[in-house]
Amino acid sequence: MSRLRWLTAGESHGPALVATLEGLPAGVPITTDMVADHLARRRLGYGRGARMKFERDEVTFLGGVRHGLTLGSPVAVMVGNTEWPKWEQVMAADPVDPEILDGLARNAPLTRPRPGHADLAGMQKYGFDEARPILERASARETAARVALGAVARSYLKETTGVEIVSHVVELAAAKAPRGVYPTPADVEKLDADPVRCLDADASKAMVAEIDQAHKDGDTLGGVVEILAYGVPVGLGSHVHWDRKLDARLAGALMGIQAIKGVEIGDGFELARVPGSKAHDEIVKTDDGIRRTTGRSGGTEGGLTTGELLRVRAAMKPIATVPRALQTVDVTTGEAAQAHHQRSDVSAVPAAGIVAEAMVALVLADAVAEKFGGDSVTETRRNVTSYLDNLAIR
Ligand SMILES: Cc1cc2nc3c(=O)[nH]c(=O)nc-3n(C[C@H](O)[C@H](O)[C@H](O)COP(=O)(O)O)c2cc1C
Ligand SMILES: C=C(O[C@@H]1CC(C(=O)O)=C[C@@H](OP(=O)(O)O)[C@H]1O)C(=O)O
Repeated sequence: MSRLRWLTAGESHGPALVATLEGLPAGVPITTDMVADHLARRRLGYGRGARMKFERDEVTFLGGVRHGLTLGSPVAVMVGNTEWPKWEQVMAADPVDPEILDGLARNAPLTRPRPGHADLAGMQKYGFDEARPILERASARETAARVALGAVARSYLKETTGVEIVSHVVELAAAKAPRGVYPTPADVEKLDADPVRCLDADASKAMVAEIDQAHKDGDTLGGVVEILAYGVPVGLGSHVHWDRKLDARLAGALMGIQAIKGVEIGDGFELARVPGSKAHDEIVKTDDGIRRTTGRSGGTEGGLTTGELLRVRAAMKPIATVPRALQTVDVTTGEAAQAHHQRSDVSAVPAAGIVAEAMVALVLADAVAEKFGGDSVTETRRNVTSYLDNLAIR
């Protein structure tokens, strides 16, 4: 069963996000620069809002790392919100003089819950009369903490198994990249340089045009990202129980990202539309050992990895804070009103891809730690090599 545990804490406009990751062995290389690189990738993408331009992510390790290597103890990382000084009074942990708060227009109670956000159901459930206490935690700012932990998980995967993870945007509203073209780890720089993280030049242009049009229309957009994991060994996860199945674990982790509404493993929903003779990956003997002729299953069968390319897709709904504000109810008066809108992304699909990479890295790292154990990276690597060298069927 799971060997890693991870948690995040922190509000969108609080002083910082913090995250812990427990269960990794000693000796995983990790530096603040490595984390900062992935956080910088998460901030990229055409269509993101003003906050991405003026805020920085400040990374500090608070525990579990020394001289660039994990110690085997829980890793604790803090991502500072440089927006904090502007929000210090509004978000103070201790009570603040009401006169100071009254002077802050920003603290006007958010009583017009935004459709598509956790605002209304959260207020009802937690007993708040305004949305701030809900939206602060529901906000996708929290994904910075996941990406920070994902950076640690990726380094662990690379050191122990050689697994590398890439994502790209395959759909943005109506614009689509051709199916069946998969970027590799060698393409990451090119992907990061593209405004929408799509290597197909025509599709990328069409996606940018969609965002420009939505921006003009006061609207927002969603899309689909595809995540590819190269070098995944056969046998991660298990067929024996629902919560050990790797496909289920991937789907849960991806669905847990803000605004993700659908997950496909391999050809996913497409497989429901074709006969069995065209839905599965036939098994053949090659010079390279026993292989699959196609990758329709996305690299898992029966909840186990097959050793082929792991491929998952996640669908993101359009950003919920729509500039052309949606209809709602002011909960103080009960009157019809327009939902709150200050600033917001038009589309954050490329960023969601980076968050999805982090979630896939965490799930795979957990499955590797579970299968191969080890208290040092050297020990884990030895276990991986011994397993692969001794596979009876290959
Ligand atoms: C990277 C990323 C950035 C996001 N940026 C925004 C944003 O600027 N405005 C917004 O309304 N929603 C944004 N969202 C989506 C909301 O946080 C999310 O839809 C909301 O919390 C409701 O959760 P649910 O869609 O999972 O039900 C973003 C999501 C992600 C993954
Ligand atoms: C801060 C981030 O994303 C935020 C996610 C978000 C939301 O509602 O999810 C709303 C926006 O924040 P604000 O309401 O402060 O403008 C985004 O900028 C980030 O990704 O680092």
